[in-house]
Amino acid sequence: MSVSEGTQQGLPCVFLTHSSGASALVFVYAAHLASWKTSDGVEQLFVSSGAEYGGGKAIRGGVPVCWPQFADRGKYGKHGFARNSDKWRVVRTSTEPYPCVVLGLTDDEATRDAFPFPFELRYSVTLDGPESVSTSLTVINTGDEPLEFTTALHTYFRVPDVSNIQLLGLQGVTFEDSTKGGEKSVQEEEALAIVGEVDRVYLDSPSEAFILDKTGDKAIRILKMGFADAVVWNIGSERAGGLKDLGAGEWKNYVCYEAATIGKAAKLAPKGSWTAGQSFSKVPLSSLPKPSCSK
Ligand SMILES: O=P(O)(O)OC[C@H]1O[C@@H](O)[C@H](O)[C@@H](O)[C@@H]1O
Repeated sequence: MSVSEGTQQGLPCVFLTHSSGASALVFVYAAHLASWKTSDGVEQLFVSSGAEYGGGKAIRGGVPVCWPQFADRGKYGKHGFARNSDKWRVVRTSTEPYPCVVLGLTDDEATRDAFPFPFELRYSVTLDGPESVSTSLTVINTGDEPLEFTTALHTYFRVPDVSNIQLLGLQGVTFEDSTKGGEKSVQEEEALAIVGEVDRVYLDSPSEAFILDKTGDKAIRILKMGFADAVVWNIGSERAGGLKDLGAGEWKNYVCYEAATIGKAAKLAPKGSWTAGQSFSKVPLSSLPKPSCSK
């Protein structure tokens, strides 16, 4: 097990290496998990070939930390400032029992201009198995007034071709369809296929979901803990050209499944704290919940 600090794309970063050979790369900038390779050396996260690094830009791919606001649902800027802040710092690292880094962000004059509340954020990334990684976000209200926020861990999962994937675990869940002005529907399908632009906020969604690639022999199991909601997003071919930092044709190579708290903002009393996390693991198709989901 090892944890080391270095530089990638001109930015300070932390490398986590598991004894199995699994690895992860976390930029200190934006506390951005940008690579997670399982022990077979296969990259599980998508990062755009056109991604921009640093300079106040959000990195297109990996796991942006959206805080204190999801999307443009509020007055604090799209997806908040945590995802493109250069003020994050390494709080601690450890190697036992697993490689882990904890990053921190504290309010300052610039954040208080954008969001007038004192706070402390802690974000940890732990490489806790040959085929698993876990992240956790803690928000502490260090001020004397109540603090409210919405948030998402905006994971871009790498997929060979998004038209071959199915998302399991959202059947019967009410979603707001952002492609239809937030119109509410209930998902009827057991398995969601990604056809065209998909941009949905699932409210009070179950903690477990799976991304199944019909051509693969394993699925990704996503477990969210403490996040009430989930977002599913792929830009689709028609609008992909509008994302300047997305490489040509690369809309096919990702699906975002985001653990989120959006429908009801989290509310922190003075000095209160809030923690939520997510865990990803590769699992055999035989462990999927429904027979129709097996290969
Ligand atoms: O281009 P951005 O700011 O990174 O946002 C990407 C997408 O993020 C998703 O979380 C939203 O649901 C989408 O509506 C949005 O387009």
